Amino acid sequence: MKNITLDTSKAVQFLPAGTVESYESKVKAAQEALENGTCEGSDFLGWLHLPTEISDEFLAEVQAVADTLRSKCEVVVVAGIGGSYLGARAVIEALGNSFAWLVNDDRKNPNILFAGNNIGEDYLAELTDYLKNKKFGVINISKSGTTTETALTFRLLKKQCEAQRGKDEAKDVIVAVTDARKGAARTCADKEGYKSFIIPDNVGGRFSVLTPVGLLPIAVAGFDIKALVKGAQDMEKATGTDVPFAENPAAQYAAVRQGLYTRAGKKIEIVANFQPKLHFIAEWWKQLYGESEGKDKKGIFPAACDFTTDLHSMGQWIQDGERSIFETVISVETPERKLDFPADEENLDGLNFLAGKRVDEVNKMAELGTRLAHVDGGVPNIRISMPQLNEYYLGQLIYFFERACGVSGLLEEVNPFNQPGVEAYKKNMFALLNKPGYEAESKAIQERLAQEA
Ligand SMILES: O=P(O)(O)OC[C@H]1O[C@H](O)[C@H](O)[C@@H](O)[C@@H]1O
Repeated sequence: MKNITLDTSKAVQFLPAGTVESYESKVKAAQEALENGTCEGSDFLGWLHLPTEISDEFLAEVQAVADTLRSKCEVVVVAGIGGSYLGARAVIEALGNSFAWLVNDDRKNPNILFAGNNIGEDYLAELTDYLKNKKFGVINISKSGTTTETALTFRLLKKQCEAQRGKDEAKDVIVAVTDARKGAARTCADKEGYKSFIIPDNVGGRFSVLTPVGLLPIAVAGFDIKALVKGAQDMEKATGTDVPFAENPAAQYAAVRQGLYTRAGKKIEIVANFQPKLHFIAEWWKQLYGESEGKDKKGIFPAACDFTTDLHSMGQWIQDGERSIFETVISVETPERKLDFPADEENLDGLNFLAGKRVDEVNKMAELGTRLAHVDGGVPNIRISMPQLNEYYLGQLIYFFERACGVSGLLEEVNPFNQPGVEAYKKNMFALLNKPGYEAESKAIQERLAQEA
């Protein structure tokens, strides 16, 4: 079995000689701190050996619940936000048919929809319209069990599901994934008798895709969670503390990006793909790195582009704008499908030079051409190559990014496992909405608004 590979040669050339090597001892210390639980945020290291701790029995339990939802639902709505949403969506969109909602009329797999990740009234109204007369189920995912976006959506969906299917049948198609004890989602699941899965205390939301948070929706969508976990297990071994620095892809990625940040002034990392199906992998990655590293007034800003699409909108900036960026390109070696470009006698479009080539050959030349151009333009380039877009390699990719994130955050000397900054908007929103318990904040914010008016 091949592995995903990392090529940092076109990034290292932008660094003073010896920069990457100079991180070796710090990376070793970071890896050991993760391993021994001696770093900051050590209460949240459950992800570190999660892949190898997942048993076949546990996967069978997740699969059984997924099979129930698959047999009883034509649509399953996954309600969740942030870490309770992005991992599942990333894998499902990477593996699914790009037109799933249009072509899925064989009912082999339920359509998976995502909600609870925004407060758009039109979005929710349109969703509830679409679900009318549909046999739908809900996976309600929230670690805290109190996140407003998800809770608000779940209340709407629960009521609709009960109204359409009756309370008894609704019980069989509503599943909760939440904390073992705390939060409204737990209280509701226990009271209503829903099947539920626990998000371990020591696994933070953005590191939770390999818990039922990600595994259950992915299995419901019809994808192979065993292969996903196997990929993660193999990458857990390939990035372990015992793997030498030069051979450890997570250690290398962490060192190179920290080198670019501190030694070359590259403040923004753009994760780019050449496959639109990878769009949500980058969204998941943005949360992983953004929440882990963006604190204490430090951190690489995680951005994302879909190529070649965004080469026609962001390409100018990347090629020629402020030289504060580097790129990490996720490349898929072989597509799952084959589409040859046809010859045309009249050649009115002038494209006969492409006749007989696979579409992917064109894409690969676009990728190579972009790499050369961007490197020439002063953009360091890291390349992650996946042999194929399947469960196994996505499992590898997920764990690779998680491990590198833990190491990179410790190199940056922050606590990579908290996210205190996220509370600020919530506090203001609750104060503005007069949430019980926020009386003092409500008063203060009203006074402030009056003064600013
Ligand atoms: O799973 P939940 O508790 O609903 O949290 C969902 C998300 O929202 C929070 O505000 C955090 O910043 C994220 O780290 C988290 O993944």
